[in-house]
Amino acid sequence: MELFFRFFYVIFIGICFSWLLRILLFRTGLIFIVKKWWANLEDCFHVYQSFRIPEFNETSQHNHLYRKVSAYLTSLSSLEDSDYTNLITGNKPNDVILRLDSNQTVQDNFLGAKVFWTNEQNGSRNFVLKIRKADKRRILRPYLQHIHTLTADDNEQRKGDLKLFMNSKPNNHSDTRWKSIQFKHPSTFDSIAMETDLKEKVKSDLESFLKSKQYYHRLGRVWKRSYLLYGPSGTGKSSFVAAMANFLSYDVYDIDLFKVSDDSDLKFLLLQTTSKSVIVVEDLDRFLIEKSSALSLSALLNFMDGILTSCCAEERVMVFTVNCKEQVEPAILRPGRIDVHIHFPLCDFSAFKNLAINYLGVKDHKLFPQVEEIFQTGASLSPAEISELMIANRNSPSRAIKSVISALQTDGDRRRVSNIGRRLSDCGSRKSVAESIESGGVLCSENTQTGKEFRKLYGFLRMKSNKISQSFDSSPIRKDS
Ligand SMILES: Nc1ncnc2c1ncn2[C@@H]1O[C@H](COP(=O)(O)OP(=O)(O)OP(=O)(O)O)[C@@H](O)[C@H]1O
Ligand SMILES: [Mg+2]
Repeated sequence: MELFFRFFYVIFIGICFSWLLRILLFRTGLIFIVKKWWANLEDCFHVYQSFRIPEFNETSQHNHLYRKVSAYLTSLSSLEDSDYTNLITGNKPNDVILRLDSNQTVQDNFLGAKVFWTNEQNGSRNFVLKIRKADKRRILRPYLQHIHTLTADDNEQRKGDLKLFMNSKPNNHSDTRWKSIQFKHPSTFDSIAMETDLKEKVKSDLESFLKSKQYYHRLGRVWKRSYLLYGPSGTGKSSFVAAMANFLSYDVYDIDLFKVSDDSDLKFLLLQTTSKSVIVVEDLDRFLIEKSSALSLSALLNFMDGILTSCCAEERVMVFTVNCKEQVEPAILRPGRIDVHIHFPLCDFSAFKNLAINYLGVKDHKLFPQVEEIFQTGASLSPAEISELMIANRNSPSRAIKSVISALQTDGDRRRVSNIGRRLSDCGSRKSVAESIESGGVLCSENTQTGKEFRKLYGFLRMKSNKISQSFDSSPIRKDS
């Protein structure tokens, strides 16, 4: 009997002990500590080989594999088990993305083999892949292929993941000159009020550019296309650049030339751009006039020609915006350097109607004839000014149109007197679309409605603008060319 009780007593103690052990292991971190020890012990019996994937290659260009690995690691479920992980919002409102923190390691399994990735950040950024030597021959190539396939440069995938890069001032402590943020500009070709013809021509030009790799190479030309967007302030140039990037699903590199220290710095920046990108130089005319950096015109021309080509100008679209085309050195605008010129005029009646559809949802209105009449007198405002009035009065289309009418009557008149020079010296003249897109083609033609008195003034202002360009010609930029 006593033996029987002893037996039950031992079983009871055993159950209690294992229950306590279970609680101890699972409710505390002990189980993880044991697992870690076991893994470390296992590691002692294996030889590993490491592969470093740096963000930039030896010529300071982006290493595409780095970007792919970064995207691949984000998709790993084992990331949740890493000791330290960053949580970042994704493209959709409720998306949360996990990102491996610096100097942390995550494990992955491929074809029955364990591999380890470390996000190494000591001044430069690298991913380090650790594979057992015994598995290396069997899995390394298929594993890298697997990463390539999963992160294929598919347009749809890029769309949600576009980046806007901005250059910073040179800094000895960092080899990255571009700071990036997610590019989420909502602008599309549909949202921009512009003659339909012109819009379609630009779209088909971009589409044919995308398909022309072989064609360009056969001609011995760099596969790039350059656009000049010119017109007064607030006419949609920057919005158009964003629409182009969204249309192409390309990243945007917005170069601030004022932050470029010298010629080699510009080369370095170009080297660090990736293919499938739109490289934008905004307000080039302002830079050429103020020119406060040591950047020479020849460096700028080389940059536009893509002289560093094959490696860093392929599959790029370059866009330059200016308010006043006439203040830009003709060498910059010559065909080949700039392939397509697109004029952004102040609003005319048809652009106004476009804006009314987009901003007010109104296709026709009893006040339209009155608006048309005022436009015919030569009054005009920029699309930015008109769109602001429409946004402010979006609940009442009649009120919005009336406010546009009164702005056209008052502000427009005032501007016509004070700014007429700027507009007529091609810094804002109203033009309509004409010709086709050809190399070096200008996507507009002169509006024949221009009045006699305007022409008189134009002659006067041409004299004035010649004076401006003379003083520009004698600037130091010229010497460098
Ligand atoms: N053609 C247009 N169609 C629709 N909206 C426009 C148009 N032009 C300008 N806008 C609106 O006006 C605002 C300013 O436009 P944007 O910045 O693109 O002008 P910009 O030509 O780049 O001016 P700036 O020369 O001063 O840089 C934007 O919010 C844009 O939505
Ligand atoms: Mg702009």
